[in-house]
Amino acid sequence: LPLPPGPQTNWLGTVNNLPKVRPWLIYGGDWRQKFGDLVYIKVFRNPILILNSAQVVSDLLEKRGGVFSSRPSRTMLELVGWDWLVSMFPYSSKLTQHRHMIHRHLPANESSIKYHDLQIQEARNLCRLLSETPGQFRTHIRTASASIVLRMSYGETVDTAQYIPLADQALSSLAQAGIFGTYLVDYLPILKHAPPWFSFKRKALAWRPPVRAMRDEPFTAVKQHIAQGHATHCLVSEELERLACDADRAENEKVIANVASTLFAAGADTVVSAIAAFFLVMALHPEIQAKAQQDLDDVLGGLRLPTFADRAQLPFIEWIINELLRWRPVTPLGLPHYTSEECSYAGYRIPAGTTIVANVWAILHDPEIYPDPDTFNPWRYGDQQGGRNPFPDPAFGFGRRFCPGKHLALDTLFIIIATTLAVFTVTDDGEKPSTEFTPHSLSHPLPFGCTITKRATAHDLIIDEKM
Ligand code: HEM
Repeated sequence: LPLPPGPQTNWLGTVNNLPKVRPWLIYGGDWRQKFGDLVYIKVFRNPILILNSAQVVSDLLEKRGGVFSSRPSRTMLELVGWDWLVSMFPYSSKLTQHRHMIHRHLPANESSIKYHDLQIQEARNLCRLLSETPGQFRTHIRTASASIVLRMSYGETVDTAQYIPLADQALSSLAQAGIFGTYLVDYLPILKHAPPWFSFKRKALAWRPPVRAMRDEPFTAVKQHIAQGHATHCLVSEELERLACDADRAENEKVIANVASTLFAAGADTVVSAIAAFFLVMALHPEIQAKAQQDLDDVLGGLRLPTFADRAQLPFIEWIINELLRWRPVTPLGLPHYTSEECSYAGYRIPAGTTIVANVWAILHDPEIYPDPDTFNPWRYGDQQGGRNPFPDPAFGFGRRFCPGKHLALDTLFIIIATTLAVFTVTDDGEKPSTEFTPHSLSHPLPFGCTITKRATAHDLIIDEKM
């Protein structure tokens, strides 16, 4: 069988004019028109298959999960020490073991009620910070989403103000070394045995300490607190208790440390992007904000702050969240999958060892499914006839690698957005901010300013209200 169609490869084994900036637009635009929903390319001889429609993604990543659920190996990231990151694991029993642990704390199909109090506290704390220093809203958003995942994993052991800079330092190496193609060693893994004075090796060694510390320091701190008898309940303490008389204790402790730190790496910055997008959209669309605030006032009477019990009566807030995730997906190309064996589809051969890139952006901007896709329109979810405007699930990935943090993320977004809009109004700074997002694999709104003013109905009493 032939390989799927795609642009020509040059003598380096790479396609000519490989789009570097926001490639999802070219993949889902020009290339989709020319080659269709399956586009096969090579980058330094590495086969990559781009999937441009919901149908092929469902046929391959969902229905053939046994073949399409691995991850490409990233030698540079391994050298830097990111081998503990669960989202990088190939499909294996090790992955299953880690995902089982994650699902014990984050059930796959429902919201985790046990974190609701924590999420409410952090949403209210965010409002307190916003009322003190509204200009620093981006820092405050980061503190709120980081605190939720950190407290979930490590209880009250970790000082967010200390941990965030350490994690930022570590995660910057993930962003830099994570771009496939930056380091030759990704194409020629044999180079990992090169002597330490090679420039990529020196870089990897320099990056290593914060990457290790990000995983090990908070985990060790919880263990010490347990030994001293003053640990607070959290994922790590609960899992350590389960291990009490386990023969493979050392190995299993590693699994706990890996899971806890992966939840921070995967669950903080992603939520930051969606919350920053929320502030941007409020500054751009006063009519959407006014409708959401009217709904909140109808339910809360301007007398109290929202809780999760109010959620069923606030469908418009849910629609805003859906639209945030669809309009500017946090990861426009998801995370790459990888085929573990050869297979065929639609008359084409897909070789074993092909990196699979699902074009989440194209799927969520398909005008057949989401009419007028570039317009931010929460009302679209009120019209779901003929299969149009479904919940934008592709924003959370596919098949056996589907994001296990989906419900935690949706809960955090709900309570932060509802609480913020009950207390504040967001307006532009006199000039409409840009709707452009960064061109990275984890995309954020470009820096923008906005004015955050306390609403007349929200006096200090309300913000300081205890739960
Ligand atoms: C708006 C917020 C979020 C978005 C848009 C998002 C999106 C994604 C996407 C696209 C993937 C890759 C799925 C695939 O390979 O097909 C993923 C994986 C993952 N996410 Fe999320 N995520 C979010 C929040 C979270 C949160 C809050 C957590 C946990 C605290 C989390 C934990 C994970 C983990 C552990 C993986 C790796 C799964 C694996 O490789 O098997 N995510 N997420």
